[in-house]
Amino acid sequence: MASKLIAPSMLAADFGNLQRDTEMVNNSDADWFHIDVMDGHFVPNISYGMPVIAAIKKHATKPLDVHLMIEKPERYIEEFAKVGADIITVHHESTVHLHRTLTQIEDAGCKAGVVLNLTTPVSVLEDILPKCYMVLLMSINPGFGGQKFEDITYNRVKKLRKMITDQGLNTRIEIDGGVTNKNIKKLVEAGADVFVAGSHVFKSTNQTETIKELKTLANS
Ligand SMILES: O=C(CO)[C@H](O)[C@H](O)COP(=O)(O)O
Repeated sequence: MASKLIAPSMLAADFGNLQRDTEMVNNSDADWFHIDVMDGHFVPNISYGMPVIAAIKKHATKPLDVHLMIEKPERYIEEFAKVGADIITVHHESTVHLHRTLTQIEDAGCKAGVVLNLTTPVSVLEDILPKCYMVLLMSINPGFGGQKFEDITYNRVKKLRKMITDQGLNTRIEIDGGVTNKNIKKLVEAGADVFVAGSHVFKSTNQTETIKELKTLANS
């Protein structure tokens, strides 16, 4: 299988030192920037939007993985692509015509993925899987960083990996919420291959070393 990727969540970065934290990720073993967009409707929190993403993009040397936690994301796909998104993921629960929204993301020049909330059955993805570059499984209730990882995620990853394999695909599975050096290996064993880590990275004393440890654990 392809190498396992680490995507530090910029939600946990120091917004007063965004360029510094962006350069830390550039100079680390991380693979992508994970960018959480929250609208205060789909999730009970507001994070940031296009101007902040553009500011990160100005300094980033790695792809931007933009996770839209917003209602009706189809209203803004082209704008997120314009400010530098490379991958855009939308929640199954937030858009009525999912196939159309993924096509819109592809047409905007980005890789398209679907996100499932913590207890949305993975079976809802059966028919859309061939169109997904990636599926993001939430391992917390979305909206806030620093929450505890929910153990039901392991079984969800296994079920989804089986669906992907049964369809002859190699879709990536990304995990978001409470990822640490304690659970990353078990998630890899279950079949996940992209790991978002916010608090675990940015609250650590040596962020570069923390990313390196996650990358090594995921790929060992
Ligand atoms: O999508 C998110 C919140 O909805 C964040 O990406 C997620 O919480 C990561 O943060 P942490 O690693 O601190 O749990």
